Amino acid sequence: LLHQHPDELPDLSWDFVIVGGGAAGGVLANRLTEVREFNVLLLEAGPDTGDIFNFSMPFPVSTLSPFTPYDWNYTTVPETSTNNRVLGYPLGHVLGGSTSINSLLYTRGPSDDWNWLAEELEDDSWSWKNMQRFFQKNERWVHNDSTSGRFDPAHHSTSGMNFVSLPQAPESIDEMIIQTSKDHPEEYPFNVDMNSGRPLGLGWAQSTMAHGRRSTARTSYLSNEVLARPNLHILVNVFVTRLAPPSDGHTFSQVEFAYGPDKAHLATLTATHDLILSAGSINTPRILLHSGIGHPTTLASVGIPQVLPLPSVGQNLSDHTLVRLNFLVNSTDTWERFSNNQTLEEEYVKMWKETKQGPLGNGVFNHILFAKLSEEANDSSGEPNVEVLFNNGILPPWQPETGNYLSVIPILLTPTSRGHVIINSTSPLSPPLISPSFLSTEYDMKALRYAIRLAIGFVKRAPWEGYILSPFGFPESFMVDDSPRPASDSNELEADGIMDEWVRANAGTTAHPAGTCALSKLGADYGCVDLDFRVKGVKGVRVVDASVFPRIPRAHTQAPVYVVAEKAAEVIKVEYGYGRGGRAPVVHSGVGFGASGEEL
Ligand SMILES: Cc1cc2nc3c(=O)[nH]c(=O)nc-3n(C[C@H](O)[C@H](O)[C@H](O)COP(=O)(O)OP(=O)(O)OC[C@H]3O[C@@H](n4cnc5c(N)ncnc54)[C@H](O)[C@@H]3O)c2cc1C
Repeated sequence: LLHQHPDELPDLSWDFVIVGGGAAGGVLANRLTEVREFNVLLLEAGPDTGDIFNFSMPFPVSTLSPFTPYDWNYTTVPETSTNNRVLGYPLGHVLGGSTSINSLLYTRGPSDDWNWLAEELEDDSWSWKNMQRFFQKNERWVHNDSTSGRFDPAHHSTSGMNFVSLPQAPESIDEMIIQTSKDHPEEYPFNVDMNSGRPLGLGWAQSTMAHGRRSTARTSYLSNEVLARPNLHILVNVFVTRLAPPSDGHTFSQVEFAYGPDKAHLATLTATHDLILSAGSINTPRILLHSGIGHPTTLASVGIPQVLPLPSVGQNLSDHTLVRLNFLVNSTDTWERFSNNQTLEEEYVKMWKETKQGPLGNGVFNHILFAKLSEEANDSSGEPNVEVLFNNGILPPWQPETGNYLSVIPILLTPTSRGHVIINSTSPLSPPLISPSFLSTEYDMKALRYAIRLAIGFVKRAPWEGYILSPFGFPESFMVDDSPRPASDSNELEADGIMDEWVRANAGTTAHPAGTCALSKLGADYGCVDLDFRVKGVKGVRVVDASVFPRIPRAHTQAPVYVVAEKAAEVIKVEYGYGRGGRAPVVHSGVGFGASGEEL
């Protein structure tokens, strides 16, 4: 049941209070309320936008953030590694969280990442093989044509919660992309299914959408059908400020939140079982720090009484950094044909409303190229270091008023830079200080440089001849010097220097923050939560969201977060006697949409 105001709540005490209704919070709210005996309250800072059409139309991702009411509107602190620029740092501020505003790509990461995690945590339940059942619970694959050669049905589940599908509409650049792979199979091998655990190569993108609509935590785990459960209550537009100080010094049971105009009113609620923080990699540490859980020096410098010294809170911030390489192209068949033509755009909106088809019923990526740094290319472990994405135009509203464009996006997947999130005020309403420290190591710079040259080399191949007219917004010299390699002689160092300067002036975020409240095994010298997702050293609080990854997955992060939350839900249910091996009175169907595929 969805509430807009705290006065509407039937109770002040709940079995579970979940903070944040995004990817992780959505899964937990759903799975825990499958047990009729559990009463669950989900607190979400943003609004519910279930009925606003932009939130179900896949294409207009770039109109949902940054700097909208559905974004936290955070910015980073200026950092020398990115030329002291203040970068926008989008994060969903809406029921569904970042899944409601994201770019839909569905990537599970290489099997090695999960196997590494299992080793690091000394717990085999995290291995690729053992995580498969959670991927199955999450994914609802909808493409039926297994002869298309664009995916391998062996790797997909049709019974999970989030629709996942291949591109819904062709783009004029598709053929050139595929032909480049066909012409150069050694450099860009075609990968029929990049979600097999072996993502290396070029393949058709899989996205959380189907039937011309986005599939988000709001439309799946928190569908209207799920919202009707009597044991699930969701309160939107409330900002959780902190966990109330525990009376015995270490057992947390109350959460404080602000609401109303200017968030001027404060209230508290109780969780008798667990308070679960699923506020995401930036806001979860923000709440913990304001609750006195964090690095003693940070807490002391701000003047927040320490409840628990936990130095890793907010540290180890990891994210994938990217740049956009835009090219002016010799075509009129790019997104600019409608993004710069209001009449045609309106026609496409109408088409989408009536049929859910057309260019607006598709996401913004039809292909992904995953690649390794060349000196490691002989390693056949299937682990990419970099990624390249392709847009058939400059994402609206940033397109110039004239011209047609191609946008190629190199991304660094294995950053060694680590940043942090801290606070600098006793007021929980003050925004946190976000330091992603992008490109602050030599390796990161080298790897992104490699990805840029890989991307430019790709679009200089024969299929693109006559298509690319000129670089738009980056130096012409990048076009000459396009052989991906690590720096070795002085000529290259000069070219590298020019590229690095441009990169530092242009790099931004993929909005994949992770790692700020990491899982770690017993006795580890880092980390915040134990393998049951409990904050180490206190009782009553768990963390389940993107912050728990000790190392950022080589993937767009929504699928990894969904499955981690599926795993956490199971851990919690089992602990309270339900699910695997315990009682099994699971009363509500997990599925939140009808057979027609209609959501909301
Ligand atoms: C613009 C953008 C594009 C992206 N593109 C992709 C993509 O294409 N593919 C992909 O796999 N991933 C993508 N991601 C990342 C992916 O969506 C996230 O990794 C994932 O949603 C993280 O899940 P989470 O549960 O940790 O946090 P979120 O989904 O962000 O959920 C956190 C929730 O907590 C709420 N909250 C936070 N603080 C408070 C508070 N104090 N009180 C109450 N509520 C609070 C927030 O409003 C939010 O609803 C993208 C993200 C963004 C922002």
